[in-house]
Amino acid sequence: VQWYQRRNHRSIKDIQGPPSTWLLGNELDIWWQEQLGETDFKWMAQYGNAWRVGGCFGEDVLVLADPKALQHIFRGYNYPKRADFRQTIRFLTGTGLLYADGADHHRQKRVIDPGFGPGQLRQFYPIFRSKAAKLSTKLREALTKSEDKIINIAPWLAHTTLDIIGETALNYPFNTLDNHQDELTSVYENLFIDAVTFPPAGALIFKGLWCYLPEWILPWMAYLPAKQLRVFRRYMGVARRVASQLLDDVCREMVSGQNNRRDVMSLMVRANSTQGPKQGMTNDELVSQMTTLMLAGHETTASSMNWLLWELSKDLEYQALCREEIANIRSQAIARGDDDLSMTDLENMPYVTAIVKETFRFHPIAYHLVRKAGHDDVIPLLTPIRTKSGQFVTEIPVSKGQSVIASVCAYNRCAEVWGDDAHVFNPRRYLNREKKEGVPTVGVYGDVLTFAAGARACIGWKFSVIELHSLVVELLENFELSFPEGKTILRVPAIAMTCMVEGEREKGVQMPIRLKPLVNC
Ligand code: HEM
Repeated sequence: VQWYQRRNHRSIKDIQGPPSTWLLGNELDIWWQEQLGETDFKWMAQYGNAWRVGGCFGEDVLVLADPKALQHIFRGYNYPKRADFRQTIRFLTGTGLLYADGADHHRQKRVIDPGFGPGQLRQFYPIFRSKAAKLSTKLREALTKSEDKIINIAPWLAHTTLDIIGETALNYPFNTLDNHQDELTSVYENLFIDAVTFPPAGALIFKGLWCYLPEWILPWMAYLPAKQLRVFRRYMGVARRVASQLLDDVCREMVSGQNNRRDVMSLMVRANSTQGPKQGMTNDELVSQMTTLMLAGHETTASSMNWLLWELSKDLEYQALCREEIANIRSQAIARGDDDLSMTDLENMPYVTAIVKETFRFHPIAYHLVRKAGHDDVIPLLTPIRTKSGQFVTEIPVSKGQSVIASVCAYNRCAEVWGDDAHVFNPRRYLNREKKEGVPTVGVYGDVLTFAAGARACIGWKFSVIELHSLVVELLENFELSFPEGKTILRVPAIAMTCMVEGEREKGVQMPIRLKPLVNC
C-alpha cells in the first residue's frame, strides 16, 4: 500500500519553504511568534505567495496566500477541514455548522440561514445600539474610579458582544455588562488563553498525531487528561447544559403556541420543525448550533473591536474625521425626527466603513484556516513561484489528503492585491479603492479573507459588521481615545488572534486605552 501511495503521491517537496525538523516541523515557529503573522509575512517575502512548511512527523504542509489559489480551494466542498482542526472545533462547538461538512453542512445551513437574513439583522439592530449605549454608560462609570483614565477595554467588549449574541441569537440575557456572573460567563473568561496559547512541544506533537489516527477515534481524545482538553471539557459541559435548557424552553413554548420570538434559535427551531426527517437537524445538532453561535458570535467580534479601537487610539486625525462624519449624519437623522441613527445611516459613513474594513484586513482573527485536499488536484496560482529546483511554476499538483493552510493573514497583506503599502494600516485605501485588473479577490466583505469564502464563509459576517459599526459609532460620539505611551501590544496566536500587553502576559487578554469623555454628550 505504501509503495502504491508513494508512486501516486504528488509530492510538494520541490516547493520552497523554511527549514524544519522531522518531529515538530515549523509548529513552534508558528505557535510561539512574538507578533502573530510575522513568520508568514517573512516567508511570503522570501518564497512568494505559496510555500511549504513542516508539520509534525515530517508532514509537508502547503501554505497559500495567492488569490487565485485561495479562490480555487474555497470553491465548493473540495477542500474539507483537516481532521485535527475539525476535531478541535467539535470540542469547542459540538457538531454544528462550523464542524459539519459536505451534505451535512448543506443541510444544516438551509435551516440556520433564515436567522441571518437582512430583515432579521434590522430586527437585531436596536439591540446592538442599546448594548452599545450601555457600554458607554459603564465606561463612564469605570472612568470615575480610574485615576489615569486608562481602561482595559477588552473585557468590556467581550461582555458587550456576549450580551448581544445572548439576546439576538438565543434570547438569553447574559447581562454581563451589569456585572452578572454565572457559570457560563465565567468559563468564557480567557478560554483560549488558558487552553491554547504558547503550547509546549509535547502538546504540539500530541496534536500532530491526530492526523494519523482514524477519524472515529478522535472524539474520544476529549477524555484525555491534557490541559487544553480539560479546559475545553469544562467549557463545553457548561455551554451544552445551558443550550439544552434553552432549547427545551423554546420547544415547550412552541408546542403550547406561545413562541413567536424572532431570535436566531427560535427561527431555527421553527424552520427545523417544517423539515422532513432527512432534512431536519437532530437534537444534538440543534444544541450544537447554539454553542457554535455563542462562541463564534462573540469572541470574534470582541477581538476585532479591540484591534479597531487600538488603531483609532493611535490616529487622532482619523478619529476626528469619523466623528465629523457621524455628527453630519446625526444632524440629518435629527432633522428627519429620528431618535437614533438607523442601520442605513451607519452604512452611509465612508470613513467609519473604511476603518472597519481595514481592521478586518490588517487584524484577521482567524489567521489560518486548515484544510486538506479532498481529491487529487492542481491548484492554480496567479503569481508564479520559484521552486527549489529553480523552475517557475503557475500550478501546484497535490494529492488527495494534502494538508493546506489558507494563510488569511498573508493573503490580507498580499502585495498583488493590496499594493506596495500592504503592510501599512491605512483605512483611506478603501475610500476610493479600485480593484486591480486581472487580480481576483477572495472573501465576502472588503475583499479580505477574514470571514473565509465560498460555501464555508462566515454566516455571521454581516451581523458582525453592523455590530462593529454600532459600537464604534457609539464610542466615538462619547469618547476621545488615545493609546497610553510605553505599552506594546502583542498579537498572540491562540485559536483566535488575541491581544496582550508585552511583559504582562500573565494578565491575559488586554487592550489598554485612555478614554476622555466628550463634554457635549
Ligand atoms: C469579526 C467577527 C467574525 C469573524 C472574523 C469570523 C470569522 C469566521 C471564519 C473565518 C469562519 C470560517 C471558519 C472555517 O471555515 O474554518 C467563520 C465561520 C462561521 N462563523 Fe464567523 N466570524 C465572525 C463573527 C461571527 C458571528 C457574529 C457569528 C454569529 C452570530 C458567526 C458565526 C459563524 C458560523 C456559524 C460559522 C460557520 C459557517 C459555516 O461553516 O457555514 N461568526 N467565521
